[in-house]
Amino acid sequence: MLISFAKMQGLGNDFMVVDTISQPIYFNEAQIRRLADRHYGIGFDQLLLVEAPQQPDVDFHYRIFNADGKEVEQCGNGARCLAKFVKMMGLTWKYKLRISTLKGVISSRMHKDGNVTVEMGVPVLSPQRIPMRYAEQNTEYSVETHGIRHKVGALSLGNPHCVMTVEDVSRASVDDWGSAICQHNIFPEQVNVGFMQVVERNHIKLRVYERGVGETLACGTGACAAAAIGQLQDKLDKRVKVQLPGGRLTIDWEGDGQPLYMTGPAEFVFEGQIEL
Ligand SMILES: N[C@H](CCC[C@H](N)C(=O)O)C(=O)O
Repeated sequence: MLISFAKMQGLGNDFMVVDTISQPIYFNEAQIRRLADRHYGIGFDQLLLVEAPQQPDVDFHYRIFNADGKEVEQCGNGARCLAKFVKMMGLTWKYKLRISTLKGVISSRMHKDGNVTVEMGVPVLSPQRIPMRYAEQNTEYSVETHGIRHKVGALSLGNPHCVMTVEDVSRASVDDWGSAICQHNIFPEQVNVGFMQVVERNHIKLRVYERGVGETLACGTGACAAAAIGQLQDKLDKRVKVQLPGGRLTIDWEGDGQPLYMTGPAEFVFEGQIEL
C-alpha cells in the first residue's frame, strides 16, 4: 500500500506527517521504528497523524508517535508543522485552528511571516499528574543518578518534562544525564529532560534529551517547560527567547494557572510516498 506523506521540520526537530483523513492508515510500533530510521526509512524524530476531529469546536485531532514507536501526549514543534501542513494540503482555509491531542486541546494561529503561535495549554505542576513520584509540589526536586544529585524543576504539558539549570549548555552531559534521568523510576512514564543556561532573564540557551528519541535539535514543549520552570524559580521573566541548537522560539507565560504561548517557524521539506 502506497502512503503519501510530508516531511516537515520545526527548528530541525523533524517529522513525517500523514493525512489519515483521506488515507485511513494505522502504523504499528515496528513500522514506526523502521520509518523513523535515518538509514533504512524516511528518518524523523516524531510521526504525526492528522485525523478528523473527535469533538465539536475542534478542527483536527493529532496523534504523535516518538521514533521508538510509542504514542505520546503532546508535541510543540509538531503542532506548528501540522498547522502549516493542513493549510498546504487544502484540508482547511483557516489561519486559526483548534487541535485536540491525547491530552487536551491546543490552538494555533498562523502569521503572515510564516511563523506560527500555539497556545500550549496550562502547565500542570502537581507531581502526581506529571507523573512524578514525589509527595509535595515544589519548584525544585532532587533526582539522583550515578551518585550525582540533580536539582530539577518538573511539570506536564500533557507530556512530562523536567529541567535543570547548567552553567554552560555546550558542556552539559545531555546524553548520559538525559538518558539516566529519563529512565529514572521517579518518573513512571519516563520524562523529557531539559538543560537550561540562563543568559538573561529574557533569554536562555536550551538543549533537550527527548523521551523516545534522545537529544533533538529543538523541543517545543521543552522550551515551554524551561520558560515556565525558570519563571517559577524566579530566574526568568514572562517573555523568554529560547535558543535551541536548531534555532529560536519565543515563549510567553503570564504565570501559574495561565496558558503558555510558543511562537516559531514550521518548514515543509518534501512530499513523498512510501510502500508499507
Ligand atoms: N519526546 C516528547 C514528544 C515530542 C515533543 C517535542 N518534539 C516537541 O516539540 O514538543 C515526549 O515523549 O513527550
